[in-house]
Amino acid sequence: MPACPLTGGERDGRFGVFGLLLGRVQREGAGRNLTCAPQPEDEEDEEPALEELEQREVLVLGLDGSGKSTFLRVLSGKPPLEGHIPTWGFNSVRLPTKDFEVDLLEIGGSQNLRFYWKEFVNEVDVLVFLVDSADRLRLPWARQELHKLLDKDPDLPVVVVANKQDLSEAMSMVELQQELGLQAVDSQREVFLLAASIAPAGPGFEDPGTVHIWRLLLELLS
Ligand SMILES: Nc1nc2c(ncn2[C@@H]2O[C@H](COP(=O)(O)OP(=O)(O)OP(=O)(O)O)[C@@H](O)[C@H]2O)c(=O)[nH]1
Ligand SMILES: [Mg+2]
Repeated sequence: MPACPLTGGERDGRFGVFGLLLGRVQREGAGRNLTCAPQPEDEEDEEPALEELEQREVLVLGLDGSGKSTFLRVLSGKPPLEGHIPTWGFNSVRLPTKDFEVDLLEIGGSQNLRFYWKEFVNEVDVLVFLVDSADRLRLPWARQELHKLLDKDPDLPVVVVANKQDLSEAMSMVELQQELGLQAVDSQREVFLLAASIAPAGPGFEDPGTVHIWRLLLELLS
């Protein structure tokens, strides 16, 4: 039996180091990297290698409870979990498209993990930043963290997701745009604000907001 080349969080050096740092890794989802395929030398008749698809990296950040893990779950066709189970490290899924594979990496949003966010922001193609639209009290924290990331990489396209729009106390998009300070962002920069209700719609692409986010990501990554 060959040794599995990939353990959680060690898909490449970068994430592997991060996995070691945090000590605990959560991997969710789909994708062939979760399986331990036989190594070529084990095969008697070696088959020609399939053409590898290019990878695109998407970093998924936001305060704890904003819906990052739920987002990754629904995109990979899984139902949202009941209640909030914090991500104590990171969590990723790989989603194939016809032109490339999209790696979405969530880093947990609790306070002690936010320190690590900036270490990854220069390494990815797009940042998705989720906000709990009903969490009025913590919106200033979300704003502060978002702007730290914007400052860290002035060219990175950013998709801000105003999640939990299904809740009656959810702030409007106009209010969120203002409170998150998005109007003040450099006009040359690609920053999008999209509404979503990721969990109530369930797995797959049932929520029009989730469909919209995914389409935009594909466009930005192409
Ligand atoms: N009402 C509502 N609840 C949602 C929505 N999206 C996610 N939730 C709920 O919010 C809670 C937290 O979601 P998670 O996806 O675990 O949050 P997270 O951002 O991964 O949190 P950390 O891993 O702690 O950083 C869960 O109970 C979800 O079911 C939504 O659109 N509407
Ligand atoms: Mg999580």
